[in-house]
Amino acid sequence: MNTVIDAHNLVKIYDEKTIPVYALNGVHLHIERGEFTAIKGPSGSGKTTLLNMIGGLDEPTSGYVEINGTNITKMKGSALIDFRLHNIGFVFQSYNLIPVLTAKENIEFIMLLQKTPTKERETRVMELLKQVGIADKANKRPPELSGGQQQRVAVARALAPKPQFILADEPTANLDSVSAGNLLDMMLQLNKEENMTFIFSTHDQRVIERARRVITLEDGKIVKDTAPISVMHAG
Ligand SMILES: Nc1ncnc2c1ncn2[C@@H]1O[C@H](COP(=O)(O)OP(=O)(O)OP(=O)(O)O)[C@@H](O)[C@H]1O
Repeated sequence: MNTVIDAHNLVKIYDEKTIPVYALNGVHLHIERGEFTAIKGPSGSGKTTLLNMIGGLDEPTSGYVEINGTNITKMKGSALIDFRLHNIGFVFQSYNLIPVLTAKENIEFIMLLQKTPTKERETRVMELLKQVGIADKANKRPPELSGGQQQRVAVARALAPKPQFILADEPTANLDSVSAGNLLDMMLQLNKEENMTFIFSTHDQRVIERARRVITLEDGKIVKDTAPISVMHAG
């Protein structure tokens, strides 16, 4: 067993002083290395809030999150930013690429922040461009790329610092079905070949069908959690 994420009794209340909204209401979550897990649930069920807590983008009202044994919930300022930079890869619905930079430069960006030596950076960027299947688009800027290609750049950027896991908030929401299917195949391949851990929030049935574990949220609670295939087959 190799635990990557351990979230303990997460509660998130918005607007606590006026009309409180319980976005998360006692969530326990345990993610092992190599999982390919989808978090689904109706709109407003707390999916984005949960990803934000796991990713250290927001603080829970109570409860805590451990990443690889490190409690990130009380981390502040530059320590938290630095931890995120090295340990967590983010992929968003709207790609969030820097439009004036090329695909290669977008992928390099975090490594520049991390002060990765030039030669190592160059090698890693080319390897990543190949892994996500867009080596021929290295010098194109986001407006010159399709949605699927932009999301591949976003996945490569997220993978660049060799994070502990990738968090993807509705990664296929803006893609047509062919591009979404291809993107998922690519991520599944990374999961199998590199044992990269992926956690998605999604409404997309195509993502849910390919996931090996599906967690269902309703009103800020986990109401269903299918076991990973490896666990179901064990014994
Ligand atoms: N910043 C905020 N301030 C106040 N309430 C919020 C805030 N963010 C989320 N909420 C509320 O918390 C609840 C959970 O929202 P969340 O965005 O996590 O749901 P979701 O499952 O991701 O929804 P969707 O599928 O529509 O993206 C909702 O009732 C939402 O209105």
